[in-house]
Amino acid sequence: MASSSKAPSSRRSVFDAVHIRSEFSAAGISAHFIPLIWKYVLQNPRCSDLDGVPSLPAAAYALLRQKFRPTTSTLTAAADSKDRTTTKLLICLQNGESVEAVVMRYDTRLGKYDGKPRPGGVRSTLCVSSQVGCKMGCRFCATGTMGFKSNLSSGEIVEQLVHASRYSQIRNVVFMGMGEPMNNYNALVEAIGVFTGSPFQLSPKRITVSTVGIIHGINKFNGDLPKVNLAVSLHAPDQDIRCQIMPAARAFPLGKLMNALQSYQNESKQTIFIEYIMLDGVNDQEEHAHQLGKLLETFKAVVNLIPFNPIGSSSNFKTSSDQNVKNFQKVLKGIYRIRTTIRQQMGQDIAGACGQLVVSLPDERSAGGATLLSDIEDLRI
Ligand SMILES: C[S@@+](CC[C@H](N)C(=O)[O-])C[C@H]1O[C@@H](n2cnc3c(N)ncnc32)[C@H](O)[C@@H]1O
Ligand code: SF4
Repeated sequence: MASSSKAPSSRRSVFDAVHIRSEFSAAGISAHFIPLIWKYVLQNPRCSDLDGVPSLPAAAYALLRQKFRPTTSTLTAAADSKDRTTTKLLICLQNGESVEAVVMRYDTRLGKYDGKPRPGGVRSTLCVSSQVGCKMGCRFCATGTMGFKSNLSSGEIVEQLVHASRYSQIRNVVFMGMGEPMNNYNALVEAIGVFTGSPFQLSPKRITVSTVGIIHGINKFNGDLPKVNLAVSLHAPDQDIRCQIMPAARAFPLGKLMNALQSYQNESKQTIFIEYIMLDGVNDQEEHAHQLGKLLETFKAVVNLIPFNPIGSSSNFKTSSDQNVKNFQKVLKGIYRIRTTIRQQMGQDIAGACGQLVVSLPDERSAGGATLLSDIEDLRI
């Protein structure tokens, strides 16, 4: 879905935490009122003003009216996968660009969610975007084909959770949508600060930031975001293959990346999540599994093998056969004793799976196709 640029309004999102705190401070209003405002918007995500927030000082209402909006982005459309495990949200930003966020529902007892309503609701994971497009240009990624358009503000990142909360109770947040979060570092840190405070109260252990391997970001990560999970899109066990499929590997060479990860782990003691996309004939042979096993020998790591999700005619990649994926996993687990999981494919039919996000929704209005928002108000789970 194409988007046109338009001039942003001067009023900012109330979820731009640094901005609202500094405005409140300058006006002599206590910052402890801010979470009350956020709670109100979370409970009234379609409110158009903040006059209904209870029990604020009069000066706060005046300031909010003048300088802030409840949300600066708008949820414009959503698409449910046929199995109803996945909902892709299309969100229009204040500058006229659009991003996508994806809600994935799991049943903690059954594993993959079976699509049926549950008393008390189903806990979900929200995959958020941090940028419109991405400048890292990974060859297998649909977002990479768009190029970089703009950074999201911290408020726009948080607003994805506000919009998604209309459809599901969000328990986990992963920064695996559009964009490279470490290339929008300040907004990332600020947004996670909001997620982990009142009223969202997400545990940092339930937040995962996925990076292509931006070394200066990894070096700061533990200091700024302790306990938040770090996932690294490694995708190849040597520098040559990495450069072929990920141009960013030239700027962030594998040796230096592994050193940065080692320092991060020594300091944080956190497990590192290694993402490895399985590309037929490119990085999926037994020898690659051995190379990867050796590379990770000194780490406490979990490897997540990711079946390649097709991104249209712009790529010649094919996903590895099930047999190759299983063999790869067998080597890592059996010989190198590395915990290795295979990522469940969710939302492929709505192009809502990893790497398929390019701001588009399927055309059909049938089950599994795009649905205008007015049609899906009853789909809340
Ligand atoms: C879209 S990226 C966003 C986060 C960050 N920029 C990164 O690369 O880790 C999230 C994950 O999706 C993976 N991915 C990208 N394109 C994919 C595709 N076509 N199929 C499966 N996974 C893909 C990325 O490699 C990464 O592990
Ligand atoms: S995989 Fe991540 S870093 Fe690479 S182009 Fe896609 S969003 Fe950007």
